[in-house]
Amino acid sequence: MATRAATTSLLSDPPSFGSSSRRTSQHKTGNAVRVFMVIRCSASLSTSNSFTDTTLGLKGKPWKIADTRLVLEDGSVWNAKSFGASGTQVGEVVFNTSLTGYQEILTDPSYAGQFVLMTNPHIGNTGINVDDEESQQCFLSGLVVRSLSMSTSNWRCTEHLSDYLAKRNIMGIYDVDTRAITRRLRQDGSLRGVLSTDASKTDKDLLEMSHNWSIVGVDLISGVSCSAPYEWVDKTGSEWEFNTASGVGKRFHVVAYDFGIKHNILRRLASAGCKITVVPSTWSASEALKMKPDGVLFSNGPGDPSAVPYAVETVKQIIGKVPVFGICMGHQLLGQALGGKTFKMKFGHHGGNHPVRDIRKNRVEISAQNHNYAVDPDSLPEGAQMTHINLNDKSCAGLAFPALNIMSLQYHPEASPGPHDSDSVFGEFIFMMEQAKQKAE
Ligand SMILES: NC(=O)CC[C@H](N)C(=O)O
Repeated sequence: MATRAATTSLLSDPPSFGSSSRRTSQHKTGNAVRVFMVIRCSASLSTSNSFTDTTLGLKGKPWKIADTRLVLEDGSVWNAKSFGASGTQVGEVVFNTSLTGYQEILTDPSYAGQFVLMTNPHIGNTGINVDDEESQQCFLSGLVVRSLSMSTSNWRCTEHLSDYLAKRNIMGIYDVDTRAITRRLRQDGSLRGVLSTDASKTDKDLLEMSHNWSIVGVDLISGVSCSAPYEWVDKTGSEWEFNTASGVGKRFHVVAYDFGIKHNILRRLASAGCKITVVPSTWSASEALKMKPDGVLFSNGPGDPSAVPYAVETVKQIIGKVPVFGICMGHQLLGQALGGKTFKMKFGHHGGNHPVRDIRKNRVEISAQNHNYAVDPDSLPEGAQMTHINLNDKSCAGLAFPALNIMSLQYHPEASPGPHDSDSVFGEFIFMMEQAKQKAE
């Protein structure tokens, strides 16, 4: 049975960051003036992009009342306020601990099928800009935030987050206790949920929708991959370049499988001197090898890695022929192609603060991560090595099979958003391609 949000467990949670006065004020007429002043004040502090849009429903009233429900599969109902698109959407709720970079997160295709809940309580203050897109589209199911900034203030900002999501038909909610939801996800694991602005649907309808939907065993890659091969040339812009991945002066041809590839992987490879051909997820191994690549990259991508056996088959046919590098989904597909198994984690890793140890160098990197599945290192055959370990839960964060020129990471060396500690791995891939080329000559 669906229950209202104010359950015993929620009441026993500590209060969210800075939320109590504002939350109380939604219910007390006496405090309404105070809310009005906070909103006005934040808009007037904006240097450039005062938020005057009406998509938040502020038109004609100084505040907005809850008009959306997030119903989780455990029966809890979270009242919230909508921004971006309206409607009804089902997905899996995951929490992301990144402090910055919501635009890169929104455009990371690996989030297809998921609601991203940002644990950082204040989102939207830098707006949206033209540079920080990680793909052409937003594929995620929706965005959940504690406090949505009414104004934007950033020199690159061209649009408010709310308008951006509305144009892309992505639902967002705010003024919901993201901390309490995160604690629930940490305790019970990832949960399916339904977000709805449709008042005609009962809580029970929405709960049923969540129960009838599944992300496990579904091929989400085919919905996000490109439809035809293309060349990628853009490098990291000179003002952002930090130059740790610079190449060895030679130009290597990399065929990059697009399972939902993030643009920054391509930018980092281009900055390291590679010529890059991006191919769709269904591109055959023989066609890829005909392109005479010096190396093949298997990209990140959404969903369950065991739901895409055709991609594992392609990986199997390529390994051992040219050096390969797998990132996140690519790493999981490589694990399976080598005969290993992947499994679903309790709530995964999503954020820019995950400590990982490079076992070979005995060096700790703070990494950007976004995954719900992992490779079971014990299932891997002889010859495979675990090269990186996640220091939070000791899960496998990287693999190598030196005899076959294979390297892979479970996390995101391209960051975007996140720290740059792992960027040198692109240089390692270049080095591997160079060694293989020298051997062949
Ligand atoms: N970023 C990714 O490639 C995600 C991989 C996979 N979809 C997972 O959730 O584990």
